[in-house]
Amino acid sequence: MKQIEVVAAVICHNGKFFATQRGYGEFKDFWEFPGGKMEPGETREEALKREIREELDTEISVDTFLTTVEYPYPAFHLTMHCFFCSVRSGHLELKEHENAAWLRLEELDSVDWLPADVEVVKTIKNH
Ligand SMILES: Nc1nc2c([nH]c(=O)n2[C@H]2C[C@H](O)[C@@H](COP(=O)(O)OP(=O)(O)OP(=O)(O)O)O2)c(=O)[nH]1
Repeated sequence: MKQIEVVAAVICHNGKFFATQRGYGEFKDFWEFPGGKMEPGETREEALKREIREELDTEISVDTFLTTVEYPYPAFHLTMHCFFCSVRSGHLELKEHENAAWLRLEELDSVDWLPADVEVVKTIKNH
């Protein structure tokens, strides 16, 4: 089974969490935390900063580790490392996603998350 290792940013500000909606591909229209696949030789933090720069034209600080989720999709096994992050500079411009929202804790269940993210959302709520 193919394995992929992904990093994801749970960007927080004033009690809200930044969620993005996929604009293309197999999981189009599902919501996720921005991020992507790690490249060889990168640390998790480097990969996350690079992905957020590419996807949102924004510099983040990677603040604390939240959780690692393991999820068996039919076509691959996902390992996803999630971190609480904050914006250092930039305006979270959507370069690849079709939509985004700042969600309060009690609004986190209002969007259709990718299957692996349901576990991440539970962890945020219990944090
Ligand atoms: N970024 C991100 N990916 C997620 C989340 N939940 C989840 O199941 N995934 C899955 C969807 C994708 O199969 C994979 C991430 O790949 P990606 O397509 O975002 O990564 P990438 O930008 O490096 O890839 P690519 O399109 O250049 O191939 O992880 C999530 O919250 N954030």
